[in-house]
Amino acid sequence: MKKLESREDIELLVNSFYEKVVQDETIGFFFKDIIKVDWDKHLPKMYSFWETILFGQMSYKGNPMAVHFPINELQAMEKKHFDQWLSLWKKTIEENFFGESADMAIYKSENIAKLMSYKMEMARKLN
Ligand code: HEM
Repeated sequence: MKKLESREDIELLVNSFYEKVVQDETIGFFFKDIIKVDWDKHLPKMYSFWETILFGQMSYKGNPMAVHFPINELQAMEKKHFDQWLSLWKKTIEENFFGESADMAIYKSENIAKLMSYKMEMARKLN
């Protein structure tokens, strides 16, 4: 167990998280079947995303919400999927890290997932 405090820590966290995600029965198929994720591109984006959120590095320049709308059109992203995403994220953090940034990574993910879940549900209703 250590503090979450560097880009290297984030890389370990994100890599371990997606190892769980791809094997997961509830959400793995989004990343393997619905979208054939190019991991060489996706993983560095996620390192930067979390580095920006947690350490204010501003290395991520993108729109995380926008990316999920087309996925939601191919396969509804529902509350049960977000709950599972959050559960795996929390588990991966708690297995490896402690401290303020680790807590913040959980807190921020809960807020973003809640907003994302709501936006995806709204988008389905308006379609
Ligand atoms: C059920 C939940 C979720 C699923 C199935 C999902 C799935 C995906 C997929 C398939 C991609 C695209 C990868 C690609 O095009 O190569 C992606 C990108 C991304 N996701 Fe998610 N996601 C979920 C929840 C979240 C949450 C809660 C967050 C933030 C806390 C998040 C942050 C991102 C970011 C930052 C990107 C990259 C955006 C970019 O290209 O700039 N996702 N997600």
